[in-house]
Amino acid sequence: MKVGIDSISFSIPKIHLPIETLATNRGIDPLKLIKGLGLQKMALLDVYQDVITMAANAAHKLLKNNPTIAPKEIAKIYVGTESGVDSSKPIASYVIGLLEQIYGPRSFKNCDAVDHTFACIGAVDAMQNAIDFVKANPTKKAIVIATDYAKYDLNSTGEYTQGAGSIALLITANPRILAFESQTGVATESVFDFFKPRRTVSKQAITGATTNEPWQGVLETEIAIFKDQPVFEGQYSNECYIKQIREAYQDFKAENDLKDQKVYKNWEAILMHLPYCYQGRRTFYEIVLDENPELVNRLAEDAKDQIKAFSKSEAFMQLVQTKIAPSEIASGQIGNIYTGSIFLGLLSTLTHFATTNKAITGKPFGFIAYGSGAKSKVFEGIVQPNWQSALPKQSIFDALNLSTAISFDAYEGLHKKEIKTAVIAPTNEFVLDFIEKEDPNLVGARYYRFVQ
Ligand SMILES: CC(C)(COP(=O)([O-])OP(=O)([O-])OC[C@H]1O[C@@H](n2cnc3c(N)ncnc32)[C@H](O)[C@@H]1OP(=O)([O-])[O-])[C@@H](O)C(=O)NCCC(=O)NCCSC(=O)C[C@@](C)(O)CC(=O)[O-]
Repeated sequence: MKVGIDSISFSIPKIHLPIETLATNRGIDPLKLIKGLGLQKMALLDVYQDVITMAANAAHKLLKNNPTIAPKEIAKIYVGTESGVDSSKPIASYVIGLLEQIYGPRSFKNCDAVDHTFACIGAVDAMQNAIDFVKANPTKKAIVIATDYAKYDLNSTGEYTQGAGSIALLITANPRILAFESQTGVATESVFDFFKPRRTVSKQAITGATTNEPWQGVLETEIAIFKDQPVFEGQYSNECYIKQIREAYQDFKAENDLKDQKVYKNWEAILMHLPYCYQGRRTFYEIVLDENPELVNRLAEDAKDQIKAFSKSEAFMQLVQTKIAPSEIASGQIGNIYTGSIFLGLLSTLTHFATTNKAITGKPFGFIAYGSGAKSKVFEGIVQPNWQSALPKQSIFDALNLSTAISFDAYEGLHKKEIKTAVIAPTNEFVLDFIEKEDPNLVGARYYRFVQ
């Protein structure tokens, strides 16, 4: 029996900062970001949006696009995220609460709900668990939601890769879009390339301490600020990414008895985790070279130069244009959305192929997922005959064309949480209403409502 993605939807912010505006204000050559990393825009959350509103909006759109499915048919809502707002209450439970505002009280009362966290790969884990569940219970359905806000420190090397968005997938038997049949290749290693330790920033200095008697100091008040931004090392994170994807790719071949085949050659499209638009094309040549060792002598003194030359070669660029570039179209206009990035690449590819009338039914798509910390998974999905009928009613490209550019000052104001009024008024969507606060810095329950 085939199990996989039956339907897909998305929720993305309505405002963005043009990458050129960021580059100019930061003194970076815009061509480095545009031509070097493929960046065009950074999608940004408005004041009433967060990872929960995006998740609920994506799930609501998924259900609206599938009006014959009743809430009670959804046995599981699994969320993949690394932007949790609480160490105990999962985003999945918030999503159920929000959906019940539309579909009626307790309409999801028998639905199992949980979050999956492993940096950017959490939604792939969520999807694979949902697939295993549906394989064992073919009459049941699951919704998987990837939702994240990729926020980095101002002036950091991550700043220009920021983005936000949510992707929702309906997982069923006999899916319309993709069926997953092969074994998954995995590579895992504990590293600190990118992580989000709980950090409290004390704004109040210790008082009463002197150089001679530092022990006399009293910490008057500690103001706890949990930062959304990660601790990371950019170039090291790239090394970890490359190491794990190469190992997971080899494991995929071993798990599926494909040791003698260059499997990427069969893949019609390659969907990689894209922390920024060109990460796929800036790393996949390593796998091509592993498969074709005659192209470069990795032990030679000038191995680095040989590898660089291959990465810019016409042969490799042709592969990029046919198999990787379709997944980059949406990424360049949104930025990193962490757990959703690989599925945004899938949506971008399918939308591009639908627009260009490409015959892809029955063809395999290769998935190369990565989550910092670190883990990579490589697996394959086969395109199903009715894939076009299951795409969102409003295409991702049309939604992106409607996005509004904001000024650099507005961007910094939103980043520092200094702006309190909506940049674009909400319509037909869930919004964050208010957060209970015991004092200005300690947050409590979060309240949401649907705005017509
Ligand atoms: C990704 C990095 C490290 C990039 O770091 P960087 O220092 O901004 O850029 P770079 O030096 O690596 O590359 C710049 C490129 O621009 C080119 N360039 C230069 N000037 C020009 C010009 N004038 N005209 C045209 N091209 C130009 C230059 O030649 C080069 O291209 P290449 O030749 O190497 O292909 C940085 O943005 C960063 O720190 N990002 C945050 C971390 C990150 O995204 N890491 C990626 C791997 S880890 C991951 O994917 C997991 C993650 C982050 O999503 C989190 C999770 O799992 O939860």
